Amino acid sequence: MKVSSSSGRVCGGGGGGGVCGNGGEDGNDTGSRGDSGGGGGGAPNNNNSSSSSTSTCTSSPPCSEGCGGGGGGGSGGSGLVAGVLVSDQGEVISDRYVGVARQFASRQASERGSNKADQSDGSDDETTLRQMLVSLQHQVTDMSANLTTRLDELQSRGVSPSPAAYYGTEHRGHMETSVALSEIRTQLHELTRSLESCQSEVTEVKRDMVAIKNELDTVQQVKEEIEELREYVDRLELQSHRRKLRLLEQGLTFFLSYTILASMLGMLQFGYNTGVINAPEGNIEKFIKDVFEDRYKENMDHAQAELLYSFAVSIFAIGGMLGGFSGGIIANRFGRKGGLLLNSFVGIGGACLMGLTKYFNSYEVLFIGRFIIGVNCGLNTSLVPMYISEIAPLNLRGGLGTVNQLAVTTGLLISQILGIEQILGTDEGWPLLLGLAICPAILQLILLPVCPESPRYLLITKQWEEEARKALRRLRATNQIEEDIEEMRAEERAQQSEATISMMELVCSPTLRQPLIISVVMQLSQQLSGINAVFYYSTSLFITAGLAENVAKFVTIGIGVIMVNMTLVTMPLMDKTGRRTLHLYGLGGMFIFSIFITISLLITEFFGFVQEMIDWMSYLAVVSILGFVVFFAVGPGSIPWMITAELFSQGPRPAAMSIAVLINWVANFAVGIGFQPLKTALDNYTFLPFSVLLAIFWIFTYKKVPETKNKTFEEILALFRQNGRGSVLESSRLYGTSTTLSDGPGGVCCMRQHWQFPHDDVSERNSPVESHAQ
Ligand SMILES: OC[C@H]1O[C@](O)(CO)[C@@H](O)[C@@H]1O
Repeated sequence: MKVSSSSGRVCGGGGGGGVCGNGGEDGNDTGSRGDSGGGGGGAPNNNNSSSSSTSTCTSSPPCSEGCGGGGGGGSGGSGLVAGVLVSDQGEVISDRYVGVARQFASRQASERGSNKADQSDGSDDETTLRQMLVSLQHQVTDMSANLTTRLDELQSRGVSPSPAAYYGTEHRGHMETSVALSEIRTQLHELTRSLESCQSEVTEVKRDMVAIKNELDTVQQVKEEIEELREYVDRLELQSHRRKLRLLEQGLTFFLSYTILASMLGMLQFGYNTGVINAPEGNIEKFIKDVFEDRYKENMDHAQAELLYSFAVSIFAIGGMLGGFSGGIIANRFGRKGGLLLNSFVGIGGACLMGLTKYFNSYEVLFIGRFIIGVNCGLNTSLVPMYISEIAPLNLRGGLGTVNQLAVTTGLLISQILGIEQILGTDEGWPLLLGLAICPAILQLILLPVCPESPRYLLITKQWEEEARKALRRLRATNQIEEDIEEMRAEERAQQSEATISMMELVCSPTLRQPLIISVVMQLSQQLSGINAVFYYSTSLFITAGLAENVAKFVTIGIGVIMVNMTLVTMPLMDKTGRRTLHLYGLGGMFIFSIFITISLLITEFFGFVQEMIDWMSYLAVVSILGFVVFFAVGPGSIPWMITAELFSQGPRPAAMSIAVLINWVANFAVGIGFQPLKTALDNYTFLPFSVLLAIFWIFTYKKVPETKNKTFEEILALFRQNGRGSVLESSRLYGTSTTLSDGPGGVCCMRQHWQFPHDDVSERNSPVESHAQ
């Protein structure tokens, strides 16, 4: 763009005499040919002196010698021309015109240079330019007219010269005048050309100005649009803030409680079958031996019977792995509630077989029964946490998620209590003890049909909006379910993928890798914390630490009671303190008490000869194990079950649950079969590997696990999206900030990342902003 602004002017200007007739007082100071210019400035420009802008004329007349500097200033206005007119001296006139023309040429040349140097963005005043041009034109016209008149005069004078004059001074003067005049004509011609060039410059500048104006208009328009967009986003943020506040105000309804109760029976089943086999170990081994001897008419040694018993214990975990792994597929195909209903039949089948073991007089039936109930429990551990987290209101999701572990510990406790010799831990009682697993399954089969299917499954996976609404209305006991529907839609939008994701896709997805790793490590932190080592072997640990066998058994039950109560205590904390914080407390506490367990074992070993020491150490052992279990209940017991369901949106959730639950079962199995050899190998240092693992899990949780408390699934998803770009996960990890509500990097930018905003009414749907965004 050639628009330039400079302090120079074509017309006038300090120090510049001028073509434009910068009327200097010194009208006579015209300079002479060849050295015109120089001299006084400061002549007022009668025409355009106020303008400070100009354009650079590109084709000015060539500058002859002496062009430069400001001319001596002429008379004001057309004073220059007037100056010519008032003079009778041809020479003076011609000199003046030549000088003026040269001055102009020189000014143009110098201004061209200075303009180039002074170029800056245009605040050029178009009007001023136009005025300058008009003024120039007038002056040139005037000059031309005057010159023509003057020429005519001169010529008419020279047409009939007297002979004497012809050969005399007059003839010489006449000649000089003619030369001067023709020179003036040439200069005038050049002046005209320069004017034309200026004119074309002005036209160009005008064009540029129009272009600039257009651009400015566009910029203004974009600015307005951005402003609108910002207002729109602010409005949406406010809306979503309000919506979230409403979501956070939801309470526990009767139907929600009922559904939670019906589904938690699945986790109770898991806990019950985990613990039920421990107490009647001796009775079951005796049965195996008897059957063997009955069948093969030969003795079975104790080691063999022990091996078959261990098989009955561990085949449960193998069934669990299978069930847990297939949970995702079942959840997608039959729904959460549908899957649980079908699973009830599996549970009934497994429980029947276990209960009828003695009737069939076959330990194989026990193995099959244990395997089938294992599959049932595996499916439960996948389906129940998923179902609960999907139906729970946002503000209760943590507390209700804790119900999973509450049910597990309750099931464990029931099995421990029923397993004592005084109740069912006998040769006759044990098949009933195992067969009682039918109760949760039947109860579930009765209670579940009335429960609604997960609205998320109906809306996002199945796209059955009406059914989803119906389910939500029942769960929330209100018709005001738009917030929930909108929140689910947001989850669906944020997930931006197929409704369902296969396990392979999940493992290969870079975005989902991080939540998957977190889920898996969280599950490992639950099982490799050593909780089952304590559970399975607490009685023998207490005996080793010096407690009497009878006391040891009851202390073990006491631990179960404490566990249930502690889990209950942590329920309200989940949505207040947050999952991450509680998990850190839990792991930290377990780490400390695992060290104390080792210390108590070591002291018993080395100072066992001092009775007082033994008393103290048994006390320390009980307290340490108690502390260990209490801290397990604070976090690692319940959080891994809920966090996997929280870290994933609807599409990948089932596949993620499958993988995480499989890992949980594998680790559970590994500790179950590995603890005894570990005990043999490490003796008093058996808990040391768990201490090391607990420290590693603590560091991992501190560094990698985000806070999910009070976050919608969409917000949690956004944490992992943003993670590559900044510190959103960091801030969420540390402070549990909510991305949508915060003004921080996560909040606004995640919201703005997806332009497909939820709409509350039609007017917003038709918002210009949206059409712009699209
Ligand atoms: O309460 C302890 C029990 O909890 C679980 O970790 C499941 O959450 C079981 O593996 C364990 O036996």
